[in-house]
Amino acid sequence: MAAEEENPTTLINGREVPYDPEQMRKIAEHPCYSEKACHAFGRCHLPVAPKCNIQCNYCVRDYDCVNESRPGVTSRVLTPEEALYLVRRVVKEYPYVKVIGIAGPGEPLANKETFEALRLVHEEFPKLIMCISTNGLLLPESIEELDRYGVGNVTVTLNAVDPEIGEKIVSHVTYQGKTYHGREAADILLSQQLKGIEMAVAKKMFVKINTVYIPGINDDHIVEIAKRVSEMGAYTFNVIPLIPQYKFADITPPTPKEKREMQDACAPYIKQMRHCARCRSDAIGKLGQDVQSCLYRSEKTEE
Ligand SMILES: C[S@@+](CC[C@H](N)C(=O)[O-])C[C@H]1O[C@@H](n2cnc3c(N)ncnc32)[C@H](O)[C@@H]1O
Ligand code: SF4
Repeated sequence: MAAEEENPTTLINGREVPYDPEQMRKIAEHPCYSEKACHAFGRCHLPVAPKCNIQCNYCVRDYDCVNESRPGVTSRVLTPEEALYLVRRVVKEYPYVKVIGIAGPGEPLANKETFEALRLVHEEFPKLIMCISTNGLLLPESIEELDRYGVGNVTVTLNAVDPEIGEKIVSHVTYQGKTYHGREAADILLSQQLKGIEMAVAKKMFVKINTVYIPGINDDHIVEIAKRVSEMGAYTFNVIPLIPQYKFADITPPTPKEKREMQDACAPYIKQMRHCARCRSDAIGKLGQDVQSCLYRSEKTEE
């Protein structure tokens, strides 16, 4: 009994792990990782990462749109120093914000500004939960640095675990100075993503998988993705209905019922995130109650 109290454990996705209150906070206070947390706590995205190293056939990035709410959109791109000033304001004015995330508008790991922003914020606010959202291409080579800056929550967009399907979703990948197309591009991306997920789990990071539900392209394959990442130790799975644009502009997106059915089919394998708001890259506040327009409108992201 005494031994049990000295070494408490908890269940994460069916696995018994040592109970660590700091680790648990990364789920309990993160609005994307806990549905309960999304009513009480908020997140602040820092739009410091405009470039991307791949091209997904559904992605359009606009930097100047105040009215549109979808991934890849931001009012402006911030420098790492501006991002730090913004965090100072946010924690003072909106103390329920506990999470700082970098989710674009492009690929966080393809922009050195991401690492500088993470460093500056983590040094000044070591208690804030740090998170990133990535396509995974550079995750293996970035893991050590992310760990150094306290990043404990990593979202990887994984739309296929079969390169034959992957090559229909990504048109090119630029890796180590060379651009690849077709199957070769899909192969490199997938192998890096799987390696990166494995390394993040080994570092005890909480891994969320974003899978864009693209009817006619990967819909028959999504349960297989859920199974695979569950076996690898990912924490939660987020089925994102396609927003039809760019090369996939003519695809009819899944209905809310189809999305629910897909989540139900994946649920036996991995915890489902069912409350995703498909946030902008500059979103601030609680999910669905964003306050970024107040902060960006007042132009006081600089001191
Ligand atoms: C804009 S990305 C930024 C982070 C990173 N580049 C990535 O792809 O993970 C954030 C998320 O939005 C998703 N997304 C982008 N365009 C989308 C679209 N048209 N429909 C659905 N999800 C989309 C991406 O797949 C990704 O999971
Ligand atoms: S990786 Fe992210 S930012 Fe890059 S093209 Fe795909 S969705 Fe857009």
